Amino acid sequence: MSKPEQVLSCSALNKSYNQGPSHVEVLKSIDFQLYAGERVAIVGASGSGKSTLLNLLGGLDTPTAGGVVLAGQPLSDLSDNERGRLRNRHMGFVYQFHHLLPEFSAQENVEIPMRIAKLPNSEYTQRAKALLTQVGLDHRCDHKPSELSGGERQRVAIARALAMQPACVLMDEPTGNLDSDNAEAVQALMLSLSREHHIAFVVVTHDMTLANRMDHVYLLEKGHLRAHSHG
Ligand SMILES: Nc1ncnc2c1ncn2[C@@H]1O[C@H](COP(=O)(O)OP(=O)(O)OP(=O)(O)O)[C@@H](O)[C@H]1O
Repeated sequence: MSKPEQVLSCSALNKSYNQGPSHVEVLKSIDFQLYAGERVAIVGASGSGKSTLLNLLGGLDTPTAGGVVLAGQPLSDLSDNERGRLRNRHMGFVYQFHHLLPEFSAQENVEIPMRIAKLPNSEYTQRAKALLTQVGLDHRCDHKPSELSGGERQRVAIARALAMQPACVLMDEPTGNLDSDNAEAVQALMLSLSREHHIAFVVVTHDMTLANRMDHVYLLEKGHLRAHSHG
């Protein structure tokens, strides 16, 4: 059997902050590999560095030492523009609060990454519609975020994250702002889309129900990342 393709990795990743006389080492020499289609949860106490790690993996922040490789490219070798393009092509993001653009419709929000990538008009229009249909919102394409429910907004955010058919999607508490019924629906949707599109997920969460639905759970504690058993 051929080796699964590695989509995202980091090695000897360190992130430290100097605050006055104190030096805080949030992440200490973290090694991590994510393979195509693999779903991973990162859990840990508040302040353990989960969002810091996710931001480094997503190229939104720079490490103090060590490096991140996305789709075979070390992020540190790239200019800001090149890094932005690589991220738009290979990575989707979903946050606790959807971060949809308020003045645009659901359809337009899903189209944004594809417009940035300069896909042809006919292709991005059609693909955005198909994704909104997949997340059960074909009847809400023209609604602005303020005209959608919390669960619906999060489903639009997921559709937008999948628009470029990325190799991986990074999620920070994707269901943290939803009631339990909506959280359940969004989690089920995330898993079925990941299977269907063979997309890898890294999910940062406090929710062990969500974490346990992933293939692997890692615990971030005292700056170290280690495998954590399900359950
Ligand atoms: N810019 C900064 N300067 C100094 N310290 C920072 C900075 N950003 C984050 N930290 C510290 O890094 C640590 C990790 O923060 P981070 O937000 O990654 O934690 P987290 O595990 O995601 O927490 P939570 O679950 O509460 O969201 C915290 O102790 C925080 O105070």
